[in-house]
Amino acid sequence: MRLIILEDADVVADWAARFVMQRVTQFAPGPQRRFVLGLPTGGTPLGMYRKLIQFYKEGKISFKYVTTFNMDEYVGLPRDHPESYHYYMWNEFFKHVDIDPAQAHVLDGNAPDLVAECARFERLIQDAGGVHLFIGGIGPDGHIAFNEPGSSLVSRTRVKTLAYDTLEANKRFFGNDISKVPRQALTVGVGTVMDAKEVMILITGGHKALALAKAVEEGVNHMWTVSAFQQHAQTLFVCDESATLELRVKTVKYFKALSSEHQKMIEDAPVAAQRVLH
Ligand SMILES: N[C@@H]1[C@@H](O)[C@H](O)[C@@H](COP(=O)(O)O)O[C@@H]1O
Repeated sequence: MRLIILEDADVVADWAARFVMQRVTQFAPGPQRRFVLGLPTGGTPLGMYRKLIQFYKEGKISFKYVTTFNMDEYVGLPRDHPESYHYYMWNEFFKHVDIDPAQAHVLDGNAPDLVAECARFERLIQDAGGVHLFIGGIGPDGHIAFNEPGSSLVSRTRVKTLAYDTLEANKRFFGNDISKVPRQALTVGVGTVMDAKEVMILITGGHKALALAKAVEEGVNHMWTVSAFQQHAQTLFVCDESATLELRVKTVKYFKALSSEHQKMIEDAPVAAQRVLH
């Protein structure tokens, strides 16, 4: 595991976007060789999407041969509801870049058969050859995607009933009215994300500090589902200073001492890419 500690949320956004750009461009995707990217929603990755759009406009990256799979979607929200993840992805990212909309997969929370929809999504990921880089965010209770505390750490894409903490955390998007937050969601499983070749989890803000400490310093525990990534061969946690507040000083010092190595991962792309992908 790598823990990359950066100054603030803006630097996290910039670092994450540069990392995605390096991975995609070094892979050199083409019609017969698509790069497969897993994507999150939420407030945390917004800055990364903005940077990626900027890099696209500057001609530094293309998404033409990139296939994407989103982590999750609410059940029962119309696709064009401003809080649906379809709406978010289209408005915050897809419509600004050259991605083929047919290759940008988001779970359908309005499918007549939700179980079949989840199975279809897993099959699509398999047919695409698996995910090269899965980017994730977490909730303050340490959930990844919508894998709430107590979720199986080998779970696959499925329907989940949301925890009260998640409804609380997300009500800000629904006029602060908890009764408006959908009670269920479709989500990739922890196992689905674990199957990706590489995982990058973005964590910013003091309200995520306990979750980061549980993820990094304590054992693998299904009550903090993000802790499962201790057992992934290529995980990066990218966080800001505020998110480190519950970590031991020793942990922070150790990873900060590696910061020049971490910087090379976005500057010295050919070497970094070879190390991780081969
Ligand atoms: N299902 C999503 C998660 O995938 C996301 O990581 C989390 C954090 O969101 P934010 O980045 O807004 O804190 O929110 C929701 O619960």
